[in-house]
Amino acid sequence: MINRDTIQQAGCHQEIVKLDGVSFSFDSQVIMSDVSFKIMERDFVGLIGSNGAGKTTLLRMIVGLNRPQKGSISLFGKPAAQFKDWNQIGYVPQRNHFNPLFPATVREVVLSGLYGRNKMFRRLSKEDVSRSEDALGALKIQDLGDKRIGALSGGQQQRVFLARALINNPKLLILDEPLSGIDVETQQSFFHMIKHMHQRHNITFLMVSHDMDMVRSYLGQEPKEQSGKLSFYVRHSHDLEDCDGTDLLHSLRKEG
Ligand SMILES: Nc1ncnc2c1ncn2[C@@H]1O[C@H](COP(=O)(O)OP(=O)(O)OP(=O)(O)O)[C@@H](O)[C@H]1O
Repeated sequence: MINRDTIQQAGCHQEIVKLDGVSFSFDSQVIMSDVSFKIMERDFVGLIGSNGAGKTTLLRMIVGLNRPQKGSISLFGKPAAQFKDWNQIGYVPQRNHFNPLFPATVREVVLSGLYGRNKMFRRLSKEDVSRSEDALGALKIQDLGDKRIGALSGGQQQRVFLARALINNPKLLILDEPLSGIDVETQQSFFHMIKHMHQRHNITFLMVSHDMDMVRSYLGQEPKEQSGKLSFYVRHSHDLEDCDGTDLLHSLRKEG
């Protein structure tokens, strides 16, 4: 097992997320207290905890949707409040069933990942279109591009949301229970795909899951850290010498 201090010294492994003494409550309900944790570049972190333990709340804090009442969060070495480069982070929230009448097509949902926080409407460039085709190809859903998102199965919708999160070629992917509610075979191929992205494409992962067998099979039997009801299982991907970046969408597609 590679020592994390050695990883940091290697230079190409920056700190992607740092939680320092984070506490959060909803009204008088304390959800978490004094949580500290670091995610290094190319870690795969499995976040485990019982229902209501605060996993989703923690992810929402990292992507700026909730603010910690105490402590601090930094992203890519910057305090979260000053962090602007949201394209570096792909976030797939917990699965929600789409109304079959929801009017967007799969391609439109994937493209909406490009709009960023402030640019809801803008003209699509040729490059935008080509990135969306790459993202659809990487998730093997090109043939679904013109379908309504609401008409897809749960597993297909999960692929669409992952394609949407990948379109900006993020360094960090945050997935909230991506495997829940989909059939075992699709779960396995989905998990296989994200492991591949971790091992071969330098992506850092933070994933909430209730599937202990899958988590342990990849991340080991014991959590690296525990804080309150939250457990963090961690695996680092790689050999130290390889610090090159890749264009994930292109290379995933090429590998087919
Ligand atoms: N907007 C909100 N207002 C008040 N309480 C909330 C809100 N969102 C979540 N909570 C409460 O915070 C606690 C943690 O919720 P959270 O969704 O983070 O848990 P979780 O670990 O993701 O659970 P699960 O495994 O069930 O998805 C729960 O008790 C929940 O009821």
